[in-house]
Amino acid sequence: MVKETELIFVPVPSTGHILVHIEFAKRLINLDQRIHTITILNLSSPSSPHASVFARSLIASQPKIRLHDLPSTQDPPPFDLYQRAPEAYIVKLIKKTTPLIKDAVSSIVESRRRGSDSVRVAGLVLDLFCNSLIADVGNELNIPSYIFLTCNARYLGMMKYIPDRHRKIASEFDLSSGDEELPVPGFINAIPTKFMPPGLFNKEAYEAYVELAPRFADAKGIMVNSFAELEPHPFDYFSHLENFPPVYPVGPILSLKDRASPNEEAADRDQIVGWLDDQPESSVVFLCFGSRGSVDETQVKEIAQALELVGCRFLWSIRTSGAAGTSPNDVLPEGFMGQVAGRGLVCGWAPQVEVLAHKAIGGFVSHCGWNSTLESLWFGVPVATWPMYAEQQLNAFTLVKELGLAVDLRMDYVSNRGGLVTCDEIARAVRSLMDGGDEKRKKVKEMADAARKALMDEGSSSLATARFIGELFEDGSSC
Ligand SMILES: O=c1ccn([C@@H]2O[C@H](COP(=O)(O)OP(=O)(O)O[C@H]3O[C@H](CO)[C@@H](O)[C@H](O)[C@H]3O)[C@@H](O)[C@H]2O)c(=O)[nH]1
Repeated sequence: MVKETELIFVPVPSTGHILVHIEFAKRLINLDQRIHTITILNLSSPSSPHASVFARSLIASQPKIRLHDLPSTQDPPPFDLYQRAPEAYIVKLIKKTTPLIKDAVSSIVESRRRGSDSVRVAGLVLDLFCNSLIADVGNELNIPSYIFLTCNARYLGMMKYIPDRHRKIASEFDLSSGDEELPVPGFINAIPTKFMPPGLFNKEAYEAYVELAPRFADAKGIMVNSFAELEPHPFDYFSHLENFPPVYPVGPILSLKDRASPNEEAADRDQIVGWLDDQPESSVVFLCFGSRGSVDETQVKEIAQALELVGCRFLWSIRTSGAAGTSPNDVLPEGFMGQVAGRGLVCGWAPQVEVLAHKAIGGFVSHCGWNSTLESLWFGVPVATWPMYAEQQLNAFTLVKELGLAVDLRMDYVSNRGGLVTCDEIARAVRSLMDGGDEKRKKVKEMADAARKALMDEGSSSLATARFIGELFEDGSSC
């Protein structure tokens, strides 16, 4: 009789993905003592050198979570593919690493078989980009495979839509029909083509999506890092869908504690928090664009001018696309720091969670990565949306058009091929965020309360997570 289980998680090696997988693992362990161990397979990738630093710091105090380092594949995809089409690079990297993943999973299953009778591997929990492992590892080793989606439920709607569209139009999306509206399931509104992820407009990345999208239907269940109160529409859609796995809204899963900073960009946390302590409540706008969001020097100048023009307090995490080793101060216009002395601070990597939690923060100019979005909602900080890559335009569309929770700064940034966002556009959005946002602020605070309730005992996400755990113990096919 199986009394305890082990789960094996396979996140893609990227900060935004690893952080949230580890937090989900912690949540499962805290919710049910029968989860004996969660092993996280730690893939290495040149595209995300910091991911392991984060992972190690986060599991340091978690004896039930093990990080299992995989060796690098001898034959990685060429790195220029990552720069051209990151989705295609990751899908290829996972394929090349599959034999190593399969060996690691087999050896864990074997060691459980040889060891105590009461612990069995009950499931693989796969990142969305790893879903080829459902067939290549899960089915081959007879282990049920689940997907943990680090994006939202509307993104899952998009993944449902892609195979249907591909049957009719077997080629990448076309920006020249950017205003054509698409009936993507889960969205309340039809969504203009131009807001779809940039990868869908690129032949190589599109092919990766076409491979990934139909495989969601093969999972035994899909856990989504969102919550029913935030996205009732898509969760309702999926709950009525036939021939599709159960979809569990388990979020918001947030990484709020024990986070390290990547060494070479370690910001002076004490200086940032100390400075925020001296600022009035809700007076500071925070600008930060995720783990990959960098801008060039011309764009830095537009942002700087906007901040001078608006005159509000700000904390700005700058990452530039210039030469490595460039410090934030090197790219600022001459005299800028003098102009804004006392009311502005710039840094490299920011302790984002502590910043958003600080009472001095009144607004967030964000790239709309899903983790950043959930963190801002959790702390009740309204956002101005400046999506930069991946599915962030969909998130911006969701926040602004579908949920009315954010101010639009430049929602079609990516489809404008990253064209310059002007000082005036930035200034308008920051003003609207900081001065005119009472209605939005109230709505965001209500959503913050709903997020907390979802995670309480009997809350919607706790109940959905319990249903998933229940399934692990009912299933007879675990190894
Ligand atoms: O200076 C910084 C920058 C980022 N972060 C943290 O890093 C994480 C960034 O995650 P996210 O906001 O999701 O952005 P990305 O790192 O860009 O995440 C990738 O993964 C997400 C989840 O799948 C997607 O929604 C994004 O579009 C995709 O780019 C967050 O927890 C931030 O708090 C910091 O602490 N300090």
